[in-house]
Amino acid sequence: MDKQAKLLSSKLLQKHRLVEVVLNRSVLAWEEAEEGRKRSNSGAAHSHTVQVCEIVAVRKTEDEDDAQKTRKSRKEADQLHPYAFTVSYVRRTRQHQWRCADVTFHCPSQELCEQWIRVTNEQLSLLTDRPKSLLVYINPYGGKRRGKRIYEQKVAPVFRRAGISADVIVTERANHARDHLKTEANLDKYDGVVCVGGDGMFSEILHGLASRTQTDHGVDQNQPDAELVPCSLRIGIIPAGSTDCICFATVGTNDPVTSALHIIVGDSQPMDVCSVHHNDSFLRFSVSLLGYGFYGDLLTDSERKRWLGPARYDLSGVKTFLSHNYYEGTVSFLPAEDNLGSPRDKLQCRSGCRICQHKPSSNDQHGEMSDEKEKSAKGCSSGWTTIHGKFIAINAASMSCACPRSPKGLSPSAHLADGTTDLILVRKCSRLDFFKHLLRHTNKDDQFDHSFVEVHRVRKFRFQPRHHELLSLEDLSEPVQKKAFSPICSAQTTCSYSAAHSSWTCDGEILPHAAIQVSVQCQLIRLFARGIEEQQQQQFVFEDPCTLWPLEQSTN
Ligand SMILES: Nc1ncnc2c1ncn2[C@@H]1O[C@H](COP(=O)(O)OP(=O)(O)OP(=O)(O)O)[C@@H](O)[C@H]1O
Repeated sequence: MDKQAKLLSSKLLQKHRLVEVVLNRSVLAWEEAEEGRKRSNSGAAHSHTVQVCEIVAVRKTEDEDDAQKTRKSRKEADQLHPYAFTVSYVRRTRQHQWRCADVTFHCPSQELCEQWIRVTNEQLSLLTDRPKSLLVYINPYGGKRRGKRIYEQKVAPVFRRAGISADVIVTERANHARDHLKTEANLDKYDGVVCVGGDGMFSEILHGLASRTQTDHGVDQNQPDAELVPCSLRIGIIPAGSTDCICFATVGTNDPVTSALHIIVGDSQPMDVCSVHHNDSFLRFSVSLLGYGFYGDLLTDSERKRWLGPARYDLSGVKTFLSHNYYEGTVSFLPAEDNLGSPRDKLQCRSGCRICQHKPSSNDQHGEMSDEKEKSAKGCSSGWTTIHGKFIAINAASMSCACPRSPKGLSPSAHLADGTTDLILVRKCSRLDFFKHLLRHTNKDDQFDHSFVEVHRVRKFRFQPRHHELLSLEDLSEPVQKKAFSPICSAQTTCSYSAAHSSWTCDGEILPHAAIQVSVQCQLIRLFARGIEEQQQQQFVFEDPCTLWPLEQSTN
């Protein structure tokens, strides 16, 4: 068992086989004992390993627990191994899904059984990242309205098994969770906040927690240049919405039990958050997609068709595509020149991502910021790039935004926590060219390899629509009426020209202003997740590493 000292090693009965069970600081392993193999003529030994950090719980096995399951072996167990303990652990199944599996070991004496439970629990208590107390918000109306049932039937039992206590709030209105977190919740009591719902519900939790953290630290989030304080509590997402993109991007699957297990083992996935401002007022946070033009129009139109259900996205997509609007304006951005990756390097952000670990130190960031302030005070904007143009779409992807419709996502190499967002500019082009570009989101071709598309990895950006540049400051402060945004051409107009402006979609919400400033807040939050695991990591537990065996002489 690698080079670590054994904490315990015993010959125990598992089902009807005698197995050698070993525990060290990092692994619990068992393999059919040699005499058992001879007896059953089973040939090669099957060994199993479970990482200690992926053990959910260990408990004394009550008689009725496994009496039926192992009826065959009961006689032998009763006679020689009457005491038993059960270890619940994470088992990886298909497509990044985790399940809570049980293995029961029968011991010859009560002392040995209690020793195994005690020593294993001691090891679990050393895992200080694991939450003990959680605040859970359930949106009973998210998705197919199954949030409450999903939590009660699939999540609460696993939390109970792991000894986690949870205070549950079923929301009574939109923004209930956000407002409660912002002002009322006694956050000192908890090790994390869990949301049961979709992306809209996650956004509520993000806004509540991030705003509360700034208030508690005296930071004014209305200041576009303010360096926001990272939230200390992690957020868990139990997917129960119709769109669960954030969960999918950080776990690799939308499965409530998998998410619950990531919470139990105390995973931590840092995540960048974009703060979006209009002049000196804070508008919203974004973690996935900020889209102007095509996606803004699509979302605005689909909001009017909510009654259609998910089909509204297809219909609005076709309508927006046929409208083929473009918008004039100025984009300025601060490139992330010191970043290790680039949007076209084909390096995907995965669990333990090297690029996300190489975040600039806060000193560097601060230096960059004060430098910038100094320069802007002198009237120069060194480091910033400015582009005037006519755009069909302006997108900022802070994660790949992969989903079943677009398996690669809008920016396949975007990173969850590298302090940047990928700014994608799609300039005015023919309808056919734009169609070719959209098509590339669904196949293997590089969607940025078009003369009318450019992509930049940036730390900040601003957008000023041309239309607004002509208005007075007074007009700018007026929230624009939604109607005025309507980009869809009427039957009489030609669709090749759009005089007005579009609107921004910010993680699915429509922003009230077109002129915005965006700043990436590096690793502002952490989720109970670990990013999408590579295939090798997935297989680790399935493959029984030979290095663990042969066992040395057992001590019991
Ligand atoms: N009790 C409630 N009543 C009505 N709305 C609520 C309630 N609780 C939360 N909400 C709001 O419901 C919205 C949608 O919720 P959620 O994201 O959980 O589900 P969804 O089905 O994925 O939603 P959508 O796909 O429409 O964004 C959220 O924006 C949230 O603010």
